[in-house]
Formats: sequence, structure tokens, C-alpha cells
Amino acid sequence: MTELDLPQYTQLLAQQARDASRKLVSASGDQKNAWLRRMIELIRQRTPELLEVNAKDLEQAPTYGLAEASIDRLRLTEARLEGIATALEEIIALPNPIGEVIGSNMRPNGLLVTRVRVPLGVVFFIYESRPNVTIDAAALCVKSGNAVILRGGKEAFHSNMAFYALLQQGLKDVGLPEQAVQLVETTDREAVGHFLKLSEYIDVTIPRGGKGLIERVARDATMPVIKHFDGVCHVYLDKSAELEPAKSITVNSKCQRPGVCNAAESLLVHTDLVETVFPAVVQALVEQGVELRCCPRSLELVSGGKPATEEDYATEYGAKIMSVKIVNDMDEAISRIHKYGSGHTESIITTELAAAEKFTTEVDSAAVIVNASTRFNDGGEFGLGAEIGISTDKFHARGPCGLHELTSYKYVAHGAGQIRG
Ligand SMILES: NC(=O)C1=CN([C@@H]2O[C@H](COP(=O)(O)OP(=O)(O)OC[C@H]3O[C@@H](n4cnc5c(N)ncnc54)[C@H](OP(=O)(O)O)[C@@H]3O)[C@@H](O)[C@H]2O)C=CC1
Ligand SMILES: N[C@@H](CCC(=O)OP(=O)(O)O)C(=O)O
Repeated sequence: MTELDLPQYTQLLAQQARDASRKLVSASGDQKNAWLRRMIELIRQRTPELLEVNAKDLEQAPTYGLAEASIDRLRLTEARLEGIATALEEIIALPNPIGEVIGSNMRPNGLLVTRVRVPLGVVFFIYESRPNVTIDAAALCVKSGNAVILRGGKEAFHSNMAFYALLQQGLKDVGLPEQAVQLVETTDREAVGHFLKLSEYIDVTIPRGGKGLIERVARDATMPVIKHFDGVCHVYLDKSAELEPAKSITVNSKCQRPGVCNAAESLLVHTDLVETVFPAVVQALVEQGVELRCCPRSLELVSGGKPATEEDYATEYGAKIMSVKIVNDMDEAISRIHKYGSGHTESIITTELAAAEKFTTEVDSAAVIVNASTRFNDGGEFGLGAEIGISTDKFHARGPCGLHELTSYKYVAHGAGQIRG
């Protein structure tokens, strides 16, 4: 940071981002891919330094009181850096979305009306302490023609700054505007408030995080917001659920990566399964070290279970803890999902088509999954390529947000002298 005060500093970044976005709009797909390729080279070349800087963040993590799952998100390893390079390769392979004609209509008077994909402009992105997101988000924003202002979590500050230096170097090396990617070089949350007032320069804010963040941004933003809120996700075992998929899908949804937003937090079980499928599912969860917080009925069946409070059912644990409720029917399951869930991801396990159809029709969440893990609600897994996050909003974008979700469109009409009578 310079000696500028926060209002001046944030205004400068936003203005620079706007200027960069005006230039970036006409960058070719080849030029943007050249930058992404250069990023892969730089990350591979600088792996030892990146790991060293990340170690500094990891060393300081306990002073912030980070839980194990959050420390895991913060950690970089050689394999994870290679994973970032792979994600960049996947983004390179995606077609340049900008300039794509997504609709056209020849009018009777000969006017050719087209709808052309365009960038959103300037994205202000606030996200958790997960350094790979810095690269993913920058890559997706620039490939979709947007300038981005990145505001990562304080715990990842050093890692983010190290990535930022590479992002800037890469942009310079390939002749793209350096200010297409800027990172907020202060962890002072007051800076966020200043950015939220700058609708003149910032087209959209994307907050990815917990309640405090989302509430503040929704309240204070003067520009449109695409919220990436928490995941209180459910697995519902319907009355026809078979044992093996019920077990493996529940365990995967909860345990494959408990700290992420699409991990399941709550298990709903149809009453008909109490003596058949449920005990084996419980055993499988317990073997994985999952603590179960149970409704009065399930508590009688789960040895070592703890009684659930009302709050448990609405909690995103981000850890190997799961709430459990026996329900009388699917209607009860759906109404609990609407009452306690966050509209992120819900899965049903069933062998009945009609049950699957009822669940997918009635459940109002960004992703509703039949006979598969909640963990699949992810841009890569859904075939969109990388994602900037998972929108829990309904407007503009819902679910995983990839390149297309970072674009809008404009009408371009070609005439040959037509005038309106
Ligand atoms: N839907 C999705 O795509 C995703 C959702 N999430 C959700 O994010 C949460 C986990 O991340 P966690 O680290 O706890 O998230 P937090 O909300 O604590 O932090 C995320 C970012 O927001 C900032 N922030 C938080 N509160 C404020 C505020 N009041 N004003 C300004 N900035 C603020 C943090 O800054 P600071 O560094 O100052 O703390 C950080 O940069 C979970 O709920 C998870 O489900 C996570 C990933 C993806
Ligand atoms: N896209 C992710 C889930 C979303 C995410 O990034 O979550 P988080 O680890 O909480 O930042 C995945 O399934 O891998």
C-alpha cells in the first residue's frame, strides 16, 4: 500500500480496474490464454518460494484461531500448486466467451439483431483464506474479459501477495493491462466498505463467505451482488433408499472434504428405514469419526449420539459433525430443508422416479441431486470448468459460477440504412 488513506486508495484501485476493463474487453482469446500459460510457467518456477511464503501464513494461522479444516484450506503443497496449474490448463481449453453470438434475429426490414456475450466489467471479489482461489478467480475473471479486485482472507495474506506478484508479472509479460488484476493490500475491513460505495467503477461484488460478510455486503453494496453464501446441505434417505448408495453417498457427502460449502451437514431419514438402512449408515459415519447430533427418536438408536438443539439443524459445521432427523415423509423432509437449509445443495437417495421428480421439483436450492453426493455441486464436476464459487442467489447466476456466469450480453444490430417509420 502507498501512503494514501483508505478512501483514496480504494478509489484509485477501482478507477484503475475500470480503465483496465475498458482495454481488456478487446483482448483476444489467444492473448488471454498466453497469460494463463505464462502463469503456469511462473507457478512451476516459483514453487519453492510460494511454499515458503505459505508456510509463514500457516505458522501464523493458530494466532487467528483457525480450525483444522480452515488450516487445510490455507495450505499449499507441491501437489496443490500442480492442481492450480491443472485448473489453469482447463480454463485455457475453454473457448473465449467474449464476442460469442448467443442469439440472432433477422427482422422483416432486414435489420440483423444479435445478442453478443460481453464481460460484466469490474468484479470486486471477497473470499476466504484459500490461496488457490486467488489464481482461479483471477484466471476466470480475465478470461471472461473482466478486471478484478481481489480481497482475500487475512490469514492467507502472504500467500495471496506472492500470487499477486506473479499475476502482475504475467500480465506485463504478455502485454495485458497490469491492473486487470489487483489485490487489496490491506486486511482492514473498512476498505471493503469503501469499495462497496464505488458503483461508478465496480459493476458487481461477489462475496464468498459466512453470515457476517454476506449480511454486510447485502446491506452496504451500491452495485449488484452475487452472494456465495454458506452451505447447510442435506442428504435425504427416502423410503425406497437402498443400503449401499445410502451409506456411500452419505459418507462421501459428509466426509470427503468436511470443510467445504457443499459438504452435507444434516441427514434426514424416512421413518421406514429406521430398522433397515439407518443403522448401517450410522455405523459407516461413526467409523469415519463423525459426531452425530440426533433428534429424540434417532438418539435412541445411535450409541454415542448427542441430542441435537434447534440451532444444530441450521448449522454449517465445516467439520465431521452431522445433525440427524427421522422424518415421517418427504413433505416433512422438504419443509425442514426449506426451514433450516441455506438453499445451497440437497441430495435425495431413492429408487423411485416419482420421488426423485417430487424432490427435484419442490426443493428450492441452487443444486438438487438425485442418488449422488452433495460434493458434486462444483463448477469442475458439473462440466463448467473452474468456478469462482457457488451462487446461492437466484438472479443473474445460481449454483457454480464459471466463465459464462461472469458475463452479460449486449444487443448489436446491423442495418443497411433502415429508419423507423
Ligand atoms: N457458496 C460458496 O461458493 C462458498 C461459500 N463459502 C462459505 O464461506 C464460509 C467459510 O469461510 P470463512 O473463512 O469462515 O468466511 P468468512 O466470511 O469469515 O470470510 C470470508 C472473507 O470475508 C471477509 N469478511 C468476513 N466478514 C466481513 C465483514 N463483516 N466485512 C468485510 N469483510 C468480511 C473475510 O475477511 P477477514 O480476512 O477480515 O476475516 C474474508 O476475506 C463458509 O460459510 C462457507 O460455506 C466458502 C467457499 C465457497
Ligand atoms: N468448489 C468446491 C466447493 C466450494 C468451495 O470452494 O468451498 P470452500 O472450501 O469452503 O472454499 C469444491 O467442491 O471443491
